[in-house]
Amino acid sequence: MINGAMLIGDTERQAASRFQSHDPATGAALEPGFSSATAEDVAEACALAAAAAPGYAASDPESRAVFLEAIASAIEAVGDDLILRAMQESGLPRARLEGERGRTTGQLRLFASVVRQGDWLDATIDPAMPDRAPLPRPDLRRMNLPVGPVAVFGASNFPLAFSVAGGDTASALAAGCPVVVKGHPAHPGTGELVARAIQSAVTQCGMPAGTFSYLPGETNALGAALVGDPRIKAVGFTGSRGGGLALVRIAAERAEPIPVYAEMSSINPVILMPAALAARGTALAEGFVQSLTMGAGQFCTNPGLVIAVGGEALDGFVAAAGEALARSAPATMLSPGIHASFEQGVALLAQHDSVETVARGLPCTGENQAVGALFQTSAAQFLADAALGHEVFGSSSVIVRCADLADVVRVVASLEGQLTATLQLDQADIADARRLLPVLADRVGRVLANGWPTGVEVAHAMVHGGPFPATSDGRTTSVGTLAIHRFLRPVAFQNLPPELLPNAIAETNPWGLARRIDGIREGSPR
Ligand SMILES: NC(=O)C1=CN([C@@H]2O[C@H](COP(=O)(O)OP(=O)(O)OC[C@H]3O[C@@H](n4cnc5c(N)ncnc54)[C@H](OP(=O)(O)O)[C@@H]3O)[C@@H](O)[C@H]2O)C=CC1
Ligand SMILES: O=C(O)CCC(=O)C(=O)O
Repeated sequence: MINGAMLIGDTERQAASRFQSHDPATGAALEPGFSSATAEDVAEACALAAAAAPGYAASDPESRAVFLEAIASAIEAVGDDLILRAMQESGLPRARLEGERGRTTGQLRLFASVVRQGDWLDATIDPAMPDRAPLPRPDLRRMNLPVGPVAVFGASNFPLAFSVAGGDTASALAAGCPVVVKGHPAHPGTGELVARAIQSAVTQCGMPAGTFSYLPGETNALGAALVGDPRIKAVGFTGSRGGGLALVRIAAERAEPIPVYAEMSSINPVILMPAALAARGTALAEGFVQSLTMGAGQFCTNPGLVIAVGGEALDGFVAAAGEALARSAPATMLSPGIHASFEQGVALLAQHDSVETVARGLPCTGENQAVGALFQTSAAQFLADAALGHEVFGSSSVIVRCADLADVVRVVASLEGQLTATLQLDQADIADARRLLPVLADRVGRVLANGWPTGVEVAHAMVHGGPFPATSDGRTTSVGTLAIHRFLRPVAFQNLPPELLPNAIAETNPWGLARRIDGIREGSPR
């Protein structure tokens, strides 16, 4: 059921002020109207979250894992209504949204397994050395504790996997932090269905009521009030650079500054190495255009920059990519605002004196549609104007023609921080790639070979992060199990009586954790 309510703890409430979502394919307003949460609602949700924090933090790993699994099952139980509403509100096709739902529930279940396994606690014990000379060593025991209530901003481009029950929420709940979500205003109905699923899991699992709240709204003031609330201790965000930086500023100016984990903008360079380009330029062009146009290009991992040494092989790639793009169908974008900013970015490139338009996709047939755009320029021109390296969110990409490999290195080294860099390479390219690799790794969170950057695997070894402006904190990730560490902090306990020690670091090890004792991981060879 969708009725436009805010879900605050275990209650639901309607606000007087309302807003509506729209079908981006037709522009039609969708029923019902949604509550616009106010600063008072933020304060109430945050007070409940703060009240819930100690009890939720104290939940044992098994109960917390069962809770995460219950959320996944409750989302599945919403059934096709969830997919239909998300299709209406986002313009994304059924298959994509079904895949995204699987990613969302799989992510929750993966975090449940992480919580049970217990490595995230990083339980570490340095036993006392009472006889050590000249000074005895105290008994020291360290473990990770949740940071407290976390604010999560739903993303426009992933109504499920990066929204109400997305990676930020899953990792914060796994860490033991209550979550207050500010839903994305483009898909409030989808958000409400998922929020109701989480709320029902909270009740079913007997977690404290304030463990989760959902605040719909469409004003910057709502997000600002949430990040500014003194009870919020960290923030997860995926969206624009402007939005992310605004939240970083608000968080830094609080009486108690807090971390904001914002994933913002990236153009994801693809480097076509000479042997690969010569051997399989046409196949590369087709794979590239598929990745570029998937989901109307609305991925932060979209390949927005191609870098290669100029010559016949690159000419062949450009021609093949141009032909493939010219056959690509227009696709509905998520919202009129996102469409307008795509159009503006493409127009800037198309009108730029140093940029040539290689191809455009098939013309629009409806509202808010992206028509793919492919451009090329030289390395010298790219290096001369930083604007050519700005993200155009959607299916737009720039090919940079270099004089030689040294030029390729210069272009890569000039880039801002990125989520990904892709190397298309064959065996004969290995020596050159070895020189390029440290330059790439310095700029990005993930280097991949012979694939395409879109479609991030949710896994233990994944890094979906990178230096600024890809994110506001390049030391971590928003996808994969490492994301849980954003919402934890280490605490050391020195010489505590055994009766006071938390289970994770108690002498009896009741949770059976593999702990690090005197520097050696239990169970590992000495
Ligand atoms: N690289 C990436 O991963 C992505 C980039 N984008 C980029 O973002 C553009 C706009 O898309 P959108 O997804 O709406 O992203 P925004 O960054 O505009 O908005 C995301 C969320 O942040 C909130 N927000 C934005 N600015 C502020 C602010 N100054 N103070 C408080 N809250 C704020 C919004 O609230 P409200 O709208 O209610 O004010 C919304 O809930 C796209 O055109 C694209 O360029 C979008 C998605 C992903
Ligand atoms: O490519 C993906 O699967 C994830 C992309 C992403 O994180 C984003 O677009 O915000």
